[in-house]
Amino acid sequence: MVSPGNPLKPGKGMAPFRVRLASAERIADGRRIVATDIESRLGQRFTVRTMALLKQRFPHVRFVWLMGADGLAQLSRWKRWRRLAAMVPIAVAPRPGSVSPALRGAAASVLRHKRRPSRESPVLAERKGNAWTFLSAPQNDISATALRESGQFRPESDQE
Ligand SMILES: Nc1ncnc2c1ncn2[C@@H]1O[C@H](COP(=O)(O)OP(=O)(O)OP(=O)(O)O)[C@@H](O)[C@H]1O
Ligand SMILES: O=C(O)c1ccc[n+]([C@@H]2O[C@H](COP(=O)([O-])O)[C@@H](O)[C@H]2O)c1
Repeated sequence: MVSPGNPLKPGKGMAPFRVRLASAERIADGRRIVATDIESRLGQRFTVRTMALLKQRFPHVRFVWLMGADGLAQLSRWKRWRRLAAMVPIAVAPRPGSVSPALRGAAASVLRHKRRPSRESPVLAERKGNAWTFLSAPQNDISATALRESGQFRPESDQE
């Protein structure tokens, strides 16, 4: 789900929305991963609101919110984040430099009783009373900021 803009990040330096969407569409295989502009079409950018609208629109879909460990480290600054955590299960991918800030952060502490082991991630969406998990997975130090700063990544439609 390509974000129209993270409410906590400055938009400066970001490629235009349609360029980011086109880039995501080229990478997504259209089957396991579908790139979507739905958040932009919903006309707002707060995740709690997006999830509420998605659940309303797709009542039979069992959503899981996926994000990197930097997201969990900052989650307590998100709009109505407790409501969000109660609304949808969350799976967090480890990320270099963010594992400790995430697991020691305010959100992980408040939600500690809802945490499930990584091995339960395949059934996270089916658990009653939404849970979250910190995935056990290989880490990758790639970052969008670093890619932008290196100048190595130029979305194709940006070069036209
Ligand atoms: N290397 C990574 N490992 C794990 N999760 C990642 C990684 N890079 C991005 N993510 C996650 O993917 C989602 C989208 O990230 P985004 O496209 O904003 O990249 P970013 O590198 O976090 O951006 P920026 O450098 O601008 O902060 C977020 O949930 C983020 O936590
Ligand atoms: O709802 C919020 O308050 C909120 C605050 C920070 C980030 N988010 C969302 O988290 C997702 C990942 O953000 P980013 O910048 O790391 O790509 C993206 O969908 C953002 O809209 C949402």
